[in-house]
Amino acid sequence: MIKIVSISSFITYFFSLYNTPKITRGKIIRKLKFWIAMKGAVISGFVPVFPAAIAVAVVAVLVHLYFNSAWRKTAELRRKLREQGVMGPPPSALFGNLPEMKKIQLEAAAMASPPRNASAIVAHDYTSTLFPYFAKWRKQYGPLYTYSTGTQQHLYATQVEIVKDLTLSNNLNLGKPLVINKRSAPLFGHGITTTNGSLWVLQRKIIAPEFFMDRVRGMVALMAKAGSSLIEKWEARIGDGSMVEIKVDEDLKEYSADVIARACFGSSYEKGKEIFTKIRDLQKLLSEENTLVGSVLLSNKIFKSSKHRRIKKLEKEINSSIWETVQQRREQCSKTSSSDKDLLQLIMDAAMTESSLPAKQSSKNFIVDNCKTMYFSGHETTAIAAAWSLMLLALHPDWQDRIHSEFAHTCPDGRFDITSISQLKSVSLVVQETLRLYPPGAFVSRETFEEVRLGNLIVPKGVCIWTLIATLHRDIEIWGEDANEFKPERFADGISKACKVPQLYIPFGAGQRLCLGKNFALVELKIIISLIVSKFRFSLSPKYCHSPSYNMIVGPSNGVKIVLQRV
Ligand code: HEM
Repeated sequence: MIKIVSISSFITYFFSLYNTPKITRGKIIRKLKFWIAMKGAVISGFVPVFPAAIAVAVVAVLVHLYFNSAWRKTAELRRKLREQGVMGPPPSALFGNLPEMKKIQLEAAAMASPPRNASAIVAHDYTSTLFPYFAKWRKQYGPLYTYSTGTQQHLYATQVEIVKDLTLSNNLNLGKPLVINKRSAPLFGHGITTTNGSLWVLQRKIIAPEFFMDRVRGMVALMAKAGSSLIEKWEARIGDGSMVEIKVDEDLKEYSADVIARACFGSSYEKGKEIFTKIRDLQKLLSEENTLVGSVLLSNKIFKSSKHRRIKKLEKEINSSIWETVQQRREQCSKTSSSDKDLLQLIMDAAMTESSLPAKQSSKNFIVDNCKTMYFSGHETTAIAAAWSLMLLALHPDWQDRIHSEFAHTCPDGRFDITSISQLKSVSLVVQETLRLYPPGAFVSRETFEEVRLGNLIVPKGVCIWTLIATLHRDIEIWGEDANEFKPERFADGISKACKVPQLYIPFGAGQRLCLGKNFALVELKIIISLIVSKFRFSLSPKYCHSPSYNMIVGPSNGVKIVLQRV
């Protein structure tokens, strides 16, 4: 018993140093040695301590070796970056800048007060409250700096030349960071968003054609149908009354889930409800783990917490539900003609025929992981973008008027096709402006798997690069003095006229990893917003509390509440 207590208390003590900002390595080793000596003395007064002492010593040596090698690696990367003029906050011995990040985040949270009036809400840059350490270091070190999370070295990059090269690069040595892939593995497995190299190339080749504009064109009718169900639901809620308060978030998620389920899996939200709900629960659990950008909770790896067990259970349940859907499809497979194959069918066919699947990935994992990825990526971001759009429109009734009259003129019978959608300019401008001010995807992130040149910088192998989308989208140098205002008309003559560097408008990411569902999402957003504005007029509820939060995606933590009335 004493043995177990000794080891766990040693580890707990070791991790308690986590909260000590800028502690030196020497100091930590001295403290640990002292701790071991003290515990040994205390325990030896009561019981024979040999087994306990040996176990503690082994753990100490392992931890020391682990951090020693990580320290050497990150120190070397820092040196290479520093030699090229890239500076950054000085790291502490074991956990790099994590203690400082944690401290800055706690201070910012204590000081945060939600903006209340319309212009303050629009002007609120969520990076200052969600990632305050980035905002602080940006002021200190400029748009390019390096920081460490102990075992991993990072590069914060919002410098024009670096981002431009990121958006243009086709280099496969610039991939999705392994640290993110590991953390989000229960949600995405080895699906397209989290793989790199040849497996990613293969997945992109299979999935991309499903989202080409030609295919999306054929999905307009089902998107409009799903949108009409939402409108009917809201009309029923108003009933005979004149107005009603609605929290839009869940309904929008059902809408986008229904669209992706029908368009890609030949199913519906109702049928896939269990999967969607569990995916959302899993997303919530994963994002509760730690929000410090780039960090891995080592303590989680050691102590398999109850949360960890819940994550594993959910992952298993989602995987088997998806596999059941696949089996059902197999049974119908022979009846499906090649011309009406949906995404699920394309993924299944590829898994059965592709000889290039890596040996370690079974065809079952290939199918399940990619379906999971598409279920999540295909509905959560779009629903959140729609919620932010409604929030901004609620503050700007003049734009509701514009969208309303344009829709009445272009689609007098209330029906859509791809031609009429392309004529709906006002709603396009509003969507673009929403994605500028409130991009749901917070970052473009990459890791260098070999040395890579970006701008004038040679980024060594093993560095994670983080580009904050919202920071680029609100840069006064790029967008002008009115960068923090809601002005959809800035996009009237295209992105290149809206800002000085069009490559820095990246709500859908950049380069070869650009969002696969971009066309799909834009059409879906235009349809649902047009339908809502054509039927209702709305303002922000006095109960709305503006508080964006980061759950892998940046969304409104308290939801968007609007007061709705018929037009
Ligand atoms: C407004 C809605 C959406 C936003 C803001 C958004 C944003 C993003 C962002 C920022 C990325 C990362 C790109 C990068 O790393 O450079 C991404 C990737 C991705 N998105 Fe979206 N997305 C949206 C909707 C969708 C939809 C509807 C789908 C599918 C139907 C989808 C599927 C994907 C996939 C598969 C990837 C990974 C691409 C790859 O790594 O090759 N997204 N998205």
